[in-house]
Amino acid sequence: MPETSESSETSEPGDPSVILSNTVGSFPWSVLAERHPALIRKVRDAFPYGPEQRRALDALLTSGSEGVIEPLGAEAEDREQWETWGREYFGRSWFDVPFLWSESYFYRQLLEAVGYFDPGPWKGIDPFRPFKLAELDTPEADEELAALDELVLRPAEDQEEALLNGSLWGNRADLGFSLAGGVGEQADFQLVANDSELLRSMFAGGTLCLVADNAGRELIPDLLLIDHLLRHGRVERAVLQVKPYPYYVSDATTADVIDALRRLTTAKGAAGQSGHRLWSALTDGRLTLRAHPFSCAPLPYTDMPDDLRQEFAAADVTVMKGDLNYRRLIGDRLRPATTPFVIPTAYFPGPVAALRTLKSDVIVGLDARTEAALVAAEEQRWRTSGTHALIQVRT
Ligand SMILES: O=P(O)(O)OC[C@@]1(O)O[C@H](CO)[C@@H](O)[C@@H]1O
Repeated sequence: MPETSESSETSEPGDPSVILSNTVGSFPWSVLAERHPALIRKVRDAFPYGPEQRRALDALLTSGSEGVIEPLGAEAEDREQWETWGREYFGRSWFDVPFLWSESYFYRQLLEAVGYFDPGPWKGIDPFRPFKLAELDTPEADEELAALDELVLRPAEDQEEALLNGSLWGNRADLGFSLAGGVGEQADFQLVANDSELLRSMFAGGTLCLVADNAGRELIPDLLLIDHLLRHGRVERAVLQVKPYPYYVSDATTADVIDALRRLTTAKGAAGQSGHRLWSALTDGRLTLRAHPFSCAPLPYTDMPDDLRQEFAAADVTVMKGDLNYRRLIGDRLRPATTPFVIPTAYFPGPVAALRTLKSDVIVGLDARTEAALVAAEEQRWRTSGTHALIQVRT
C-alpha cells in the first residue's frame, strides 16, 4: 500500500485517513519535495520577472521545503476565503497538513509570488500559459485533429465511443491521446474500471455538466466530445466548468478554452467545423462556461457551497475529468480500493461520472480480482503511473 500518515486533527472517527505528505518517499511527499521546486524553477525561467517576483518565488521555494504555511497578504481579496478553507493550517509545515490542501495552496501562493492578482503589469499573466500553448502547437496535435476527418465518416456511435476515449486518455500525464486508433484498443487494455456503456446511456437529451481538468491536449478532446453530443442530440445543453485562475499547472481557465477554440476554428476539415459549431453553441447558450471559486478550493466536493450543489443537481449527468477532480469527488483519503464507487459519491447531488487516468494514490470501485492482478504485476505503481485509467459512474 502507498505510504500515508494519519492525523487525529484531519480524520473523523470511523473515516479512512486523510492523505498527508509527511512520509518521505511517498507520492504526496514527492509532489511537495520534488515537483513543486522544479515547477518554481520552470516558471522562473519562462518569464523575465523582475527582482521582486524572483525574490518571492525563491521565498516560496524555501518556505515549501523548510518553512511553514503563511497566510496570504493583507491585500489579497480571497484572504478571508482561504482562512475559512483552512486557517488551522497556517504556521504548520506544508508536509503536515492534508495533501490536497497544501497542493492547492501552493498554486495560490505561486500566483501571489508572480503578482497575478496585484494591480500592475503582471496582473492576469498566467505563469503556465507558455506550457499550455506549446501543447497546442505540436505535430501530434495536428495529427490528432487531422484524424477527425476519418472519424466523422464512421457511424455516430463509433464516433462517440472514440471521442469518449479521446477525452479519457487526454488526461494522461503525457497528454497523448488518439482519436484515430481503433476504438481504444490500447485504452481498453489498461482500463481498470469501465462504466462507459452506462455513461453513454445517460446521454439522453438533457444537460451535461463537464468539469474540465487540463487545458491544451486534454481540453481539445473534451470540446470535441461536447460538440459531438450537442450535434447528435445526445445532450441538449452542456455546461463546461473551468478554473477561475491558473491552477495545478495546466488546469483549464476561460482563456485556455478560447485558445483551444481558436486552435480548432483555424484547423482544416472536420476539426475546423467542430470549432465553429462550438463557437456558435457558446454564443447561443447551448454551451455555457462556468468558473466557480470553489473550483480552486483545497477541499473535497462534499464541502461544496449550495449554489454549486444546485448547479450539479440541475445537470442530468456531471462528468468529472481528471485525477484532481477524482480526489475531490471521493475525498483525498485512503479507502480500500474495492470500496464501491457509490459509497464516497453518495452525497453528490446528481448522477456523476469520473473519467480519469490514475495519477495519485486514491482509488475506489475496483473488483478484487482487478486489484489483485494490478498488485501482482506492479505492486502499487499502477496507482500513480498515469498508465491506467477508469470510467466510473454513479447513477
Ligand atoms: O488532475 P490531473 O491533471 O489529472 O492530475 C493532477 C495531479 O496529477 O497532479 C498532482 C501532482 O501534482 C496529483 O496529485 C494530481 O492528482
